[in-house]
Amino acid sequence: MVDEPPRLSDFDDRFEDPSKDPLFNFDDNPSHTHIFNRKELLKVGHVPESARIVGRDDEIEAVAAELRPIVQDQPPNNVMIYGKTGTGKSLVARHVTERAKRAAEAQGASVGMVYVDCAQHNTQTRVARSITRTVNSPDITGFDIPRSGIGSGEYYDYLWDILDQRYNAVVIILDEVDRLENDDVLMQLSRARESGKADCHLGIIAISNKIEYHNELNERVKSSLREEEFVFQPYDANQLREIMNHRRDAFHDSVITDDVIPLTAAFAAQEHGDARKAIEILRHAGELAERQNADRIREEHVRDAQEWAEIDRFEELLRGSTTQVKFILYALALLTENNTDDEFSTSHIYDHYTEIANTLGTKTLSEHRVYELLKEQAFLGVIESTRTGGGRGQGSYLEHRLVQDTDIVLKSVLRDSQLEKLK
Ligand SMILES: Nc1ncnc2c1ncn2[C@@H]1O[C@H](COP(=O)(O)OP(=O)(O)OP(=O)(O)O)[C@@H](O)[C@H]1O
Repeated sequence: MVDEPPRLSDFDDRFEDPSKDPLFNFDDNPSHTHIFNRKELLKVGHVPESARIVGRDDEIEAVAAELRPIVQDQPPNNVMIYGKTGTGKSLVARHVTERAKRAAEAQGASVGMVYVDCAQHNTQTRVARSITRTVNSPDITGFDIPRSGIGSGEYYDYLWDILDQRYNAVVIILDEVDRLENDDVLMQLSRARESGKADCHLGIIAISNKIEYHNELNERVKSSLREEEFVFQPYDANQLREIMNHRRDAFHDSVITDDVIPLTAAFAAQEHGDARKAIEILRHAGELAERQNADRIREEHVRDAQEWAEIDRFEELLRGSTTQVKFILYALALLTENNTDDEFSTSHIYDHYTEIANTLGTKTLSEHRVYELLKEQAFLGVIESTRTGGGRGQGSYLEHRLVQDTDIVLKSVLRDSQLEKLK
């Protein structure tokens, strides 16, 4: 039996020894608990060593071939990696760049590596700032680059100077590149050398979930980028199992019961083989076991962790939606739960929606506005709307159905404090 941790009520606010204050107790290493041995292995940003990377040899080889010229002090080719979420795109990009950097440095070259998450840095100024500040070393360059108050043009001026002073080559990974406001960053970086701005070899690895991204690029960017494209396929359940088996040492011996990894792999393979989801479910199952003071992770922890992952993902999809949209989805979820049918007309949903809004005492939108919001949700992939022919003499109309499991939708929208009263 593991001892219960002290409760806050066991202490009063006259601590004799402030280092024992349970609110700020750093005695425990969060990475090493009775369940986890090396929890950091299950962090999504963690780049595992080669031996832990499963089933991506061909992709690693192909991307490496594009960066190989760096080792001979030649310009690398630009690369575009497409693939669904959790297919190892960021992992392979980081892994190969790191190895190319080490190999080139062994030949005496100076190579930089920059990783930019374009979902977070989605404007030209933010990307330029992030790259410039990463490659700068104030002790060497003497530049103190401001965080704000200057525009992208000035950041680029610093960047070209730093590249020429410090590096033979720099590889820039632009993750979720399709989230950038426009193609200006790609334009600047891909033309830096030919336009005489920087002498250093620049390689771009752009990553996207949207296969059609290339077609959306401006023709001038396409012609200067001239990238090699790779598409990463989802993993199958065997590969997902192997990926998790290679990180078993994140846990103490015998913490994982036999069915945990196969079940997690089955959940993560449901939509498409998503390694991110597999690792997140595994980590969360461990956290649940830990919170319950269980000595092992069991099937029920995995099931709860899977549900948590689904609710989280659905919430992510709804991020930025108003509470009114959640009322509408709640109305549709209740209709789905209480009927054998799963498709409903706008007016049917509207009736339920107004009941909910009245119960909560909030303002009610017009039926036309609800119709527009439903169409918006269909565009975002939250629901599916299909046009139905209507009978003789009747016009056609839209019917809507939830894409996601009803239970997940209900639990997710009820996390919004304004809907809590409905529980
Ligand atoms: N082949 C693999 N072997 C071992 N671990 C992997 C493999 N592929 C992915 N992973 C792990 O799965 C998680 C997600 O991978 P990664 O971030 O590279 O996916 P991605 O394709 O870039 O997804 P997204 O588009 O969602 O960013 C990471 O923790 C990564 O280490």
